[in-house]
Amino acid sequence: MSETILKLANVAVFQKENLVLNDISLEVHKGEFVYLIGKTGSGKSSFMKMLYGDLPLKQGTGSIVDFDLKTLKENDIPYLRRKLGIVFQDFKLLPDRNINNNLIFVLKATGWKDPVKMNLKVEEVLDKVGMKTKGFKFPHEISGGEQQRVAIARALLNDPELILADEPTGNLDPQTSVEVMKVLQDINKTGRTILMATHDYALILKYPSKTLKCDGSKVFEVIQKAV
Ligand SMILES: Nc1ncnc2c1ncn2[C@@H]1O[C@H](COP(=O)(O)OP(=O)(O)OP(=O)(O)O)[C@@H](O)[C@H]1O
Repeated sequence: MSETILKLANVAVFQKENLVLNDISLEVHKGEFVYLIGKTGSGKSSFMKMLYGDLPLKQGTGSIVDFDLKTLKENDIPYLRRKLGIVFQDFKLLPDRNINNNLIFVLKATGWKDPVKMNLKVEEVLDKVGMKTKGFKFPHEISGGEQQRVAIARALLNDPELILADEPTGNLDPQTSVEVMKVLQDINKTGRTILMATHDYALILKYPSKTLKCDGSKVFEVIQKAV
């Protein structure tokens, strides 16, 4: 039996008092690559936010990487996020420091102390995304695709059990999107679980995988048809 990384039962997602998604029951297992699709405003980002503790789970039950979303306290959120790697559409790199120092900043913030170990870790994750030689550059000195690869490297720093990527290719051209997608696929092949919200149907066709759809306040699995 494969390990369950995410399990939701009868979950509703609210933005303030507005119901965005309702009656969600699903499981994601270790090693899966799962897409989350749906029209603008259908609730993909709200769903992701609930998973990383940015929106409370008010209705239903849910567990993610061994955290109970229902009983999650404010103080638990940093610990939950250490077990998740979160990647956003807009990279969110700190503009005032180079790539290496962007990553060191995160390591220090999550309790790392030994400079030698930190440097080795930074090198390791940058190598995984093909950016090992560019650590000295500032975010504005690299392309959008490279910035997103660095953001993926940053998400890998604490060896997350689950990577949540919210429209990671949303700001990238089609070719660069494929390059970033290849990085995510490689990371998935090493056994890491990935949940990726996307609008990009071309990518889904190119890299078919389990797909969940947000529609009409529901989330359900869709079967991809061969084209
Ligand atoms: N901070 C907020 N406060 C109140 N309502 C919000 C907030 N953020 C989103 N919503 C509402 O929640 C619903 C779902 O939005 P959400 O951003 O989750 O959709 P999405 O599928 O991620 O869309 P997109 O693809 O455009 O990012 C929308 O009706 C939106 O207006």
